[in-house]
Amino acid sequence: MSAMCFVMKCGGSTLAALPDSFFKDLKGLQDEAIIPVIVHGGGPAINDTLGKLGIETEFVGGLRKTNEAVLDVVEMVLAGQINKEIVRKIQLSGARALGLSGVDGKLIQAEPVANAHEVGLVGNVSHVNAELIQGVVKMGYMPVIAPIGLGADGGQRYNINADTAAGAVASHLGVERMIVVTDVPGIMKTVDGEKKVLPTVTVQEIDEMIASGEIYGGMIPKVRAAVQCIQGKVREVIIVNGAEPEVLSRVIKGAEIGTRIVK
Ligand SMILES: Nc1ncnc2c1ncn2[C@@H]1O[C@H](COP(=O)(O)OP(=O)(O)O)[C@@H](O)[C@H]1O
Ligand SMILES: CC(=O)N[C@@H](CCC(=O)OP(=O)(O)O)C(=O)O
Repeated sequence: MSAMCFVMKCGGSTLAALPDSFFKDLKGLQDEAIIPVIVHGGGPAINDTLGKLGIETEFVGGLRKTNEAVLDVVEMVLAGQINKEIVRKIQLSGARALGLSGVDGKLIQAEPVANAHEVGLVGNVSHVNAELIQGVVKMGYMPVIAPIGLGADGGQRYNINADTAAGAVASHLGVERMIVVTDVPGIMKTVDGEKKVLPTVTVQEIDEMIASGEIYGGMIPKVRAAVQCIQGKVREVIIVNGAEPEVLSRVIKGAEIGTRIVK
């Protein structure tokens, strides 16, 4: 592919707060033929809508317990509301974007997670239609992907954690870099009573921090997805705060921001 691609995961924790300058930054990158392939979450918005509809929701090990009723809401909010909101914001910045869910063109093929008996219709990614993403990029559009997967039979939908989906898209595309945009400035650790952002962490340090409880909650699927994709072609995964000015272009140009997860 002539354009240089990277995968960007954008978390639900930060989406609404992303400043206009974040989208201008995306436009600047597209102008330089550096194309973000965007995978987004939307956990808080899903919670809101489930709450309004009076549907109970619960997380087991960071994954939403998902039945067909919950899945209807997840798909509606992610592939409808959030996906289109991101596409609109990107287009308002003057850039070109195309929204897709993992269902479209069988973009994300999924299989049930190992603990499906506990979490229900939650999937892991078994295949990504990388040619479709490359085709969209060739046409000059930034793909914006909602993490709904389709079973091998093409009928069953699965709810996929957005960090997991982003890591799988990065692996299958063979990009060098994944940038995870969230609401904290990186992976933090308390050193001598002071909270500090770690500039780099290795897989071993991640394992230790999960075991000690220093990495918990929503950070766990991020680091797990990062560890999985850096086993392949992905060279580094960078966790950054979306509120930092021009964060994406600065990371791409090698600035030391956030936390880099390396082999
Ligand atoms: N060591 C850590 N450093 C920074 N944040 C952490 C750490 N461990 C857990 N977290 C939590 O992870 C959260 C980010 O995950 P999450 O809320 O799921 O974001 P997103 O919606 O972007 O996926 C942070 O707001 C923070 O509460
Ligand atoms: C299986 C599972 O938990 N899916 C997530 C998908 C959205 C997501 O991951 O959104 P964030 O990135 O904002 O957390 C969910 O239902 O909330």
